[in-house]
Amino acid sequence: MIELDGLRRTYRAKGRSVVAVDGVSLSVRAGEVFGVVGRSGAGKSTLLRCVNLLERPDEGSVTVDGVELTALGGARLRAARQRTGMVHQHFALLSSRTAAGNVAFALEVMGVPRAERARRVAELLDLVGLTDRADAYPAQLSGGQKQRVGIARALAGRPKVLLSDEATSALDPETTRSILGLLRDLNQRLGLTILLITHEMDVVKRLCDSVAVMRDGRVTEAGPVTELIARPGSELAAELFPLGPPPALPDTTVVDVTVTGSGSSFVADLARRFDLDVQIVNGTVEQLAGGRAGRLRLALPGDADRTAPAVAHLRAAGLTVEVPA
Ligand SMILES: Nc1ncnc2c1ncn2[C@@H]1O[C@H](COP(=O)(O)OP(=O)(O)OP(=O)(O)O)[C@@H](O)[C@H]1O
Repeated sequence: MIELDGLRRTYRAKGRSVVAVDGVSLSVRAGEVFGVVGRSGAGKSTLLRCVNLLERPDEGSVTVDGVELTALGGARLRAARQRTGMVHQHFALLSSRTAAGNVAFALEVMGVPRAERARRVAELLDLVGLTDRADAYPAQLSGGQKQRVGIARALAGRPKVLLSDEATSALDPETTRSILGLLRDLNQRLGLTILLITHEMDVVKRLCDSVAVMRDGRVTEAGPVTELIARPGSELAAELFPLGPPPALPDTTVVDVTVTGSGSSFVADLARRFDLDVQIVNGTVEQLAGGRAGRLRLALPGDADRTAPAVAHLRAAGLTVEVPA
């Protein structure tokens, strides 16, 4: 649905140049929720703005739903851009217009005839659960309600793709959950493809099917969440399921095991098969949007030589096992 190929965007300011996006290629499948994560300054916002060409990349191509946006200009680009909705961190609503007025404004800009506008506004507000607040002004709405208006407005052009720029980072945890629930619902009901940027791991856990991790303008790892965290050394695994520094335990081998997919009784199996008193030191396994996953830190009695057969057994069973440094 979204294909980014070799995107590069450099900013020049005061004689210095910063490569904000440095050769990024990504593929977002139709109907998935795809998250881009990374530290502040990694290039996430620049990348997102390149997807609807709010920012024109210096190099590379952007194709959305089979249309190469980077090959378009003028009216054709504006028309194509309407098919991609965008949700902003700080809502970006017109304070002088009501919730309904904000949504109507988007329709006006798109040239939707007046008679149809009222019907579409009602439909869109219903979609985001805000019918009863249609006549309220932004100052009279809570953060979550404002974001619902922002989402309704983003859906005005019946987009197949929604871009979300930190949509929940200005909201409290409970409101965040309700907005994430709404986005998941829209993704499923409308088949909407969502590309979002976030620094919140909770957003990845609750919403994302796939993720790309960015650092210094580049993508360091990308793929379906459960596949990605099962890769040895995955940065995403460490961010989603931090295990901290390993404990210094004498005559013990500490191993970190990544668990994905349906339940497995590998700890009990290990204890039985190798007659080991296995201890779970730390860890979590959770139901994520992309499937069940987690990491467990185990303490196995004995040095590396003694525990090698047990570790080999876990690896042979398809588990990712790492020995923390
Ligand atoms: N308009 C601009 N002019 C000059 N440099 C910019 C501009 N916008 C971004 N940058 C620089 O590009 C790099 C990437 O910024 P970007 O905002 O894309 O990162 P980010 O990952 O979204 O960060 P954050 O999470 O803090 O928003 C940073 O070094 C930033 O300072």
